[in-house]
Amino acid sequence: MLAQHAMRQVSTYTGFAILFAVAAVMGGSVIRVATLCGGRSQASVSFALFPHNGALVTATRLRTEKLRFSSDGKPNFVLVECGSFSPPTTFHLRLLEDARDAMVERGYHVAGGFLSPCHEKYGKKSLVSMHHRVNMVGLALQDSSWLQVDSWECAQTDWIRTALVLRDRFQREVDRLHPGAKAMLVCGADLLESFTAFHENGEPVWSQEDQETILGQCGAVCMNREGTNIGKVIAADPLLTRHSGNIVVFDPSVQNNVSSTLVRRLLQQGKSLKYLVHDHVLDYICAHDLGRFKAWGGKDE
Ligand SMILES: Nc1ncnc2c1ncn2[C@@H]1O[C@H](COP(=O)(O)OP(=O)(O)OP(=O)(O)O)[C@@H](O)[C@H]1O
Ligand SMILES: NC(=O)c1ccc[n+]([C@@H]2O[C@H](COP(=O)(O)O)[C@@H](O)[C@H]2O)c1
Repeated sequence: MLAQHAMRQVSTYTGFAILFAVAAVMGGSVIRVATLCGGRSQASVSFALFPHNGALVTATRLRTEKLRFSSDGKPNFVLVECGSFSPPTTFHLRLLEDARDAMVERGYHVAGGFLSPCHEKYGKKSLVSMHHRVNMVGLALQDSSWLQVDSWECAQTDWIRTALVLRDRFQREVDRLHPGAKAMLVCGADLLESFTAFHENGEPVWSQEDQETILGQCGAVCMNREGTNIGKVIAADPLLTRHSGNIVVFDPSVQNNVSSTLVRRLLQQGKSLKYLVHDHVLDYICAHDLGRFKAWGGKDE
């Protein structure tokens, strides 16, 4: 009885699948469907956890298994998001998905993307140990067909300025893999706005030379963010204006203000983090009890 029922179910589903395929071809929507589902079609790539910070020094080569360069004449780009990722939120991932769509819309090919957690010597109070941040990003990206974590920054002995991360890590590796392709910075408007900011001691947050490297040699793809009028910021700054041709500004596909700060606060309040971070990240946070660390508002060093 059950077997017969199951057979009927299977043939009903098969019938639906055939009908759907025929309708899709007739409507010319097969390509659209394939594009929309492109992010889910690849089997997950396993990520080996780093047991401690010391283990990060072994990770030196750029992982290439998800990179797909195009040879059809479109300019190739590899997107790089530099950040604290303490922890990585779903919005850090959305930022890259939207950035890729913005690039594709403008006729470019995106060969792949990387999230590069910064070194703990960057000094931001909210940074948990590097292996935890690299592990969380790696776990969150296992089911992405095109995004990977890169642990090079964390494998250095000190914090590395973003311009050098782009030039000496990503552009150098990309040159080796596919000459002519470019590494491009992905960021929120607040980060691009900070190009024009100064520390309390009067030092610029970003040197002119670094801004030239990032915008002149690589370029930036930047998401508008509430609280920053990035068009105005670019227009008011001669260096940004000069390189505006290398800055792609786009609107978020969904209004969203999820930040790592919010996630850390909710964790301390004992509230739910579900859907703000990837499920694997949530499991990792719980398994390692990351809320106990001072960096995240707890008591442990
Ligand atoms: N809601 C958002 N809209 C646009 N960009 C964002 C958003 N959240 C993060 N970003 C961008 O993500 C990148 C990585 O930032 P970072 O990890 O330092 O994120 P954060 O969530 O703002 O961290 P924190 O809350 O700890 O300060 C930056 O370029 C930042 O501008
Ligand atoms: N001069 C620089 O290269 C510079 C300055 C500020 C932030 N950053 C980078 O920007 C990213 C985000 O930093 P914040 O979380 O402080 O905005 C980090 O990866 C950090 O290393 C680089």
